[in-house]
Amino acid sequence: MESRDMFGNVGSMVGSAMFMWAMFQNHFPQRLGDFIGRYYQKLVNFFYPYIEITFDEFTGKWGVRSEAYKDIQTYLGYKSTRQASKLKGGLVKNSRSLVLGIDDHEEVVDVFQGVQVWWISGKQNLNRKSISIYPVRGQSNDRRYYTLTFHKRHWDLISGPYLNYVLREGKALKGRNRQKKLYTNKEGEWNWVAFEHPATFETLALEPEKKEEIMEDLIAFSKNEEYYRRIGRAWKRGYLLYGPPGTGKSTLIAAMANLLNYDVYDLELTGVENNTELKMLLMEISSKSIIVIEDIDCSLDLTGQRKKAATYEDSEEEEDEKEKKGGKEKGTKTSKVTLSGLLNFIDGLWSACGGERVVVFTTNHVEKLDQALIRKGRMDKHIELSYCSFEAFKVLARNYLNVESHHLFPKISELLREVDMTPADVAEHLTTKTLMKDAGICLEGLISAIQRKTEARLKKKLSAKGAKSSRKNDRPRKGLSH
Ligand SMILES: Nc1ncnc2c1ncn2[C@@H]1O[C@H](COP(=O)(O)OP(=O)(O)OP(=O)(O)O)[C@@H](O)[C@H]1O
Ligand SMILES: [Mg+2]
Repeated sequence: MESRDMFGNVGSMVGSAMFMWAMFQNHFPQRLGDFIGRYYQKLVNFFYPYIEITFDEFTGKWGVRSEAYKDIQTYLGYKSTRQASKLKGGLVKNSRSLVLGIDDHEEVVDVFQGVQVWWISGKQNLNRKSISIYPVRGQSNDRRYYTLTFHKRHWDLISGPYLNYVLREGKALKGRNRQKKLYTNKEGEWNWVAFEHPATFETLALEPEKKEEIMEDLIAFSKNEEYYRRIGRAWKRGYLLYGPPGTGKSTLIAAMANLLNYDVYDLELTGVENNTELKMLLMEISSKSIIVIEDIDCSLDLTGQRKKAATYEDSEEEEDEKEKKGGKEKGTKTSKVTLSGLLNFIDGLWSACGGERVVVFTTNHVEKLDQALIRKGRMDKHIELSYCSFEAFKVLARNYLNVESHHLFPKISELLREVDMTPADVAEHLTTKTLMKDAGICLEGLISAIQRKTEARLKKKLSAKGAKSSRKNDRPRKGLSH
């Protein structure tokens, strides 16, 4: 093994000598100072033939947490288990492994293709007293960094293949160990909780072909970094999920996150002050994530005049939905985020930082959305989630009642064709009755619920028709009013 100590001592002697030179430098003519400076560097390079690369935790003047730093941290945490004397531990939930990181000023030695390198975790107190005009978020007064040291003759190997290997391994380890997180934005920052939604594609009530198609699309996306690079597109994919309330849009997002093992960033647009804040939030989103904007039609006044026009023509169903949602559409529009800001967020230049991201919009009213927002290429896949089909019902029956077939199934199949019942409604009936433990009673309960719904609907239609015709009769006829 190589040792850097000898070089370190010689280096520091040379350093002290040159410090003296530096002290006197001001008293020498400029050209002599330059001359000495050049030879000083040569002397240091001769006695200290090592290169040091520093990776800071935060980068840029806005202090965005560096992806590279995070990957190195994970990699070193794994490597250091047997080396560093002080380790920082943290237990990842639902994972059997303890995740370790090296403590400040600890050194880890790594060997790559027979070449030795040294990593040191550093911390420097910045003693920041001044107030910055740029918001430095999530940072303490300490500057944390990792320094990689290696012999300069290995520059090509270490700066290329080795560093790529470290970042790749760090990412992979993170994927294996990590607990998925559910982020939400508040006052310009992301806060998170552990993501524990149990929905999977198996439990999702959806036609099997549709399910298959979505899963294939997601898996192809997650495995095709190279393809995206080749065609010159940012590695991201947009999904628009639309359909009535209770048809499984949010559930599908949870199933997507569980399938891909991605974090979920639930972006509340109304809580974002302006386009700049939106950009800042975007910059902090890590790769392997699903960015979700729920109810995009209600989030902001992104739909302009079209939205206002639509409110006069709300159908009977839409009125019902609004009631059900309990005023989901109220209390919005305090944000100054614009449509162009949002489009930039989805596929502007900034959106390419990080990569491996899925953007999902959900809406109950796809027809109200601005076409620019959902055009193909921006939202690559438009998926309709609709009322419960018989195929979807069978998944729910299996989930909730553990039955694959039943003599009441044909009856339910027939009824579901006649009435619009959301999977949420169906699930509700199966849930409450499950306590009785008898599938037959549950299914009969569901049948009578569907029948009640059909009758209520019929009654409502009839009374609406009656009211309309009586209004017509009451209205004074043209030409007969005098
Ligand atoms: N397709 C489905 N598969 C399985 N469960 C479903 C499905 N649709 C709805 N559910 C059940 O109904 C509940 C509500 O569904 P979910 O929140 O996903 O609907 P949504 O389409 O997002 O509704 P909204 O438009 O109101 O946000 C879920 O908790 C889930 O139990
Ligand atoms: Mg939802």
